[in-house]
Amino acid sequence: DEALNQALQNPNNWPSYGRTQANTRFSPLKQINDQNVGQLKLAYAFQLGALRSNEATPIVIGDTLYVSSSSGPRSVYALDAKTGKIRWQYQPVIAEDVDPFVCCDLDSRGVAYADSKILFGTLDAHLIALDAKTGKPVWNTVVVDYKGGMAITSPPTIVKNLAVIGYAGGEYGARGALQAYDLKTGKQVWKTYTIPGPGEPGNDTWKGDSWKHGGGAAWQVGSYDPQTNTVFYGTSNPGPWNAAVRSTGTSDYGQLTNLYTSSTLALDGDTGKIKWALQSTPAEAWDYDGVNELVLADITIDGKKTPVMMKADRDGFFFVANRDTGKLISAKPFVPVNWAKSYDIAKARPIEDPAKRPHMDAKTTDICPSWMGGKNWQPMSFNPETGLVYVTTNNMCQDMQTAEVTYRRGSFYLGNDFSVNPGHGDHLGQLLALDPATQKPAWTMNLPLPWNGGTMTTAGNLVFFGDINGIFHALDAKTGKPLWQMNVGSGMGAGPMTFSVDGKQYVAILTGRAESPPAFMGEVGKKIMAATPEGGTLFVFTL
Ligand SMILES: O=C(O)c1cc(C(=O)O)c2c(n1)C(=O)C(=O)c1cc(C(=O)O)[nH]c1-2
Ligand SMILES: [Ca+2]
Repeated sequence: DEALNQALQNPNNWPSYGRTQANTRFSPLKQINDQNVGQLKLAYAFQLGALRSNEATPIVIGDTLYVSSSSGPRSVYALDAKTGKIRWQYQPVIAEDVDPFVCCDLDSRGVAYADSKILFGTLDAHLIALDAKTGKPVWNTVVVDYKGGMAITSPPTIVKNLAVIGYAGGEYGARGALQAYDLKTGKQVWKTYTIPGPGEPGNDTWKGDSWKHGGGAAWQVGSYDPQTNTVFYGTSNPGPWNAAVRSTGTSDYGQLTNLYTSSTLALDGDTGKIKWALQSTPAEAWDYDGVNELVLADITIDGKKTPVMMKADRDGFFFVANRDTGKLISAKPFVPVNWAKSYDIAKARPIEDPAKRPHMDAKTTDICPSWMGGKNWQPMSFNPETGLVYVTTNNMCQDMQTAEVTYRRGSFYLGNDFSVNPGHGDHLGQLLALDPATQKPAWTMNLPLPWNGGTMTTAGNLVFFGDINGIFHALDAKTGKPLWQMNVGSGMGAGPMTFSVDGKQYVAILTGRAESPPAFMGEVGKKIMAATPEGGTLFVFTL
């Protein structure tokens, strides 16, 4: 898209969730840097009018900041990026009964910009386009029927003249899909199911009719490589969690791997045709969604510049693959992992520990990581100047026992009793700086709780992130030395961002700690809830 391409060329902008659609969350700005970040002061605060987990990364084009809030009115705002003054506000009419059809809170990870429009999805699974100048709706399209347990929680990916969007539903036995809509009209151009139907290659990786409710929901943000016109999306856990319904229910799952759940998909931007797929967790049985954002970069591996796709997966492995071919380059645990002993790179398959696969006869204990994932949706960043990725990780484990389950439209489809426990070692959360070329940590910072916010990194040799205890941090990107922090009063999950207007650089973050996921995190979840009050504020800092 012309408008988005233009916005991307200006380093002062942050025009997309991950700044660019490569999702590196790297900004070339360096007015704020490792020498002066200690002088960062509040420029303004803006109340989003919605508490709970605000997960959006604001976007900035020119001197306008666009942001969406979670829950309640769940508005979209256009603000003067320098002052926070409202330019327009849009309040979508959302079905009042969405609550039971969303698995993990009333989330919005933000909005997208293209074709002079602001685009976003709603919990009742509409895709809406607003005029970026006025906030007036241009089109409003139903993507899927939310009453099947399908919601939209992430912004679309812009591919030429199309907006590509997936939807949630992995916990409701939805059949995942990606759909592309014309930016001008909102009309559907292509649709690709993440789970092949009868007669399509891969359908035989499902037991009987189980593919119909097989999950594989693409609920997170996608990435786009304009060079090869490829869209990248991760897919969720299969449905139901009880793998025996759709696979063999043992680690000897043979052919029954349940394609393409807990996978990375590379699709042709014009047609939606799947170019290649990599399944992180075959016949997944632990709620290891494979949806985490796919960071695209060209990095030097064994002396060769390589076009890669990087993913810090829920299953605890950090994946590096050639994004042009889908060939797996490396996969190493970035948190304590025991469901698999290691990863076979040539076969692109884990070497599973059969003792850690849940089943019906008895409880399987101390499976690491937990469903929270080595990392969940909270986005990581990659700095091409340090060559490091910055990931907030969870060191948690779980017990699981599977149970009978029948599909009921719009209801949870799990078949698994589980409990979550603290992991082993001296910390539950961590900020990890990892060299993706060698898979070796450069430095780490231990955190008292898991479920901390996403990261952002800059050419000023800085990493920013907000923790679940309500502290917003700036660190030296090379060494991890803490350089600045601010108590913002509520825990954070969202990733920070940065932009520049009239020669002045700003850093922004949304507060609003997690609300409903901690209910499934045992005693640690209670600590997360008790650590800070609910919040919902956009904080913007400058020198
Ligand atoms: O399978 C799915 O469709 C799906 C959707 C979502 C979502 O849309 O937010 C989450 C999850 N799964 C999930 O497993 C999960 O841990 C999770 C955490 C969050 C959150 O926003 O904090 N969402 C989701
Ligand atoms: Ca899920």
